[in-house]
Amino acid sequence: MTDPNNLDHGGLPPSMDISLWRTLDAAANRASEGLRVIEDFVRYGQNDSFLTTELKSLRHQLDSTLQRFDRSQAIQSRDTFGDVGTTVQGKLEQSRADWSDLLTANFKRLQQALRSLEEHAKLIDAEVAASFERARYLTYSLEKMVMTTVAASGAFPEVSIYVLTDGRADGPSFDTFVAKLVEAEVDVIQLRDKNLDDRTLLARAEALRKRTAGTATKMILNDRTDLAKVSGADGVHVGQEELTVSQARSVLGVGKLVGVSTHSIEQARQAVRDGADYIGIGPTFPSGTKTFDAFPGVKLLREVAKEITLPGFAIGGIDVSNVTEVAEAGIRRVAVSGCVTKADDPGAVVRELRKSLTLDSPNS
Ligand SMILES: Cc1ncc(COP(=O)(O)OP(=O)(O)O)c(N)n1
Ligand SMILES: Cc1nc(C(=O)O)sc1CCOP(=O)(O)O
Ligand SMILES: [Mg+2]
Repeated sequence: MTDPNNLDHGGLPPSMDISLWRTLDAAANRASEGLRVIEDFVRYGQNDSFLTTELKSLRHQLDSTLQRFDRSQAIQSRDTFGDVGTTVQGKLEQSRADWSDLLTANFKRLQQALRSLEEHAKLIDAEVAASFERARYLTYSLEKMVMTTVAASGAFPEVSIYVLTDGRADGPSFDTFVAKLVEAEVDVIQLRDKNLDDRTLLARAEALRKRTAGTATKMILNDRTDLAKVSGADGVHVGQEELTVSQARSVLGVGKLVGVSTHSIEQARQAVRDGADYIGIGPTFPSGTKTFDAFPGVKLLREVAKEITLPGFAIGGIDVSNVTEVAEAGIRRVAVSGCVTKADDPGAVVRELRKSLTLDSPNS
């Protein structure tokens, strides 16, 4: 399609030329406008530089495909006043119930426009049509990333305390301990026990479900998507070598949370692409709960804080003595184990952590 005046239109009558250009022009405008609305929301509304970059790269791909049309030909064919569609407008187009409605409407606009570009381009150039098709598929992934990120940001408070606990010495002491955490309004409790047999672990999970049901505290199971499903947990946490986000989600069903451990900025970006609901970021400091060879530390926290708005929980050796360093790196959600599970007064530690994360930090 290098010479727009000499196109093979598949034997279209000449009168079709102008209508084809009008269609392509209108669809190209619709696609670009829909994409801009989404990009503006993510950029200015969410301050999410990673998603902004992903959307920008789709815009560039779209622009380079559109450049293969002669825009002057398209503009010449434009007849806004003669467009019968400009006066046919549904009432619903003038109002949006919320951000989700706004984003959905603009993703749909973008996808429909790309489909129209693709189908009409097939009359002219199969390669260009295929490029529009690729762009449309990209929008499906972007829609998932954007919608999940924005919804997840609302699912976890801006300052959040997430506690990982094992099954404790026995059922009653586990129950007493988690009751204290719920009373202290911990945001998330993760059951993480690598030693209990399945039935005992399930019994602890069921006890945790009872304690957290009807409260603001979410219940997550570590590693065990199967037991998360059976116990009715709010979600599961998976590591880099475990089930993928989509595999865990296909077991748990929709409406459940899937969190992923990340140890580098690329893993954090991938978790967003995969549609995770939150990420663990660490290890931040040496931990008494788990041993590590390498520590991405506060440097990784800073990197994530700078570009990703999907909720991220700093993890690894965090306690009241160093939590301010986490806040200073721009992260106000922490996942802790030892400093709470070994404390005489777990509620007091939770309150201290929350206080430090709530105070204004100089670099955030
Ligand atoms: C919130 C949170 N972040 C990270 C982890 C670690 O998960 P993983 O890397 O799979 O290691 P194990 O916990 O399974 O040893 C976590 N559990 N929770
Ligand atoms: C289980 C786990 N995963 C980590 C990671 O970085 O992925 S750090 C960690 C241990 C968290 O316990 P504590 O607060 O006692 O150090
Ligand atoms: Mg794991």
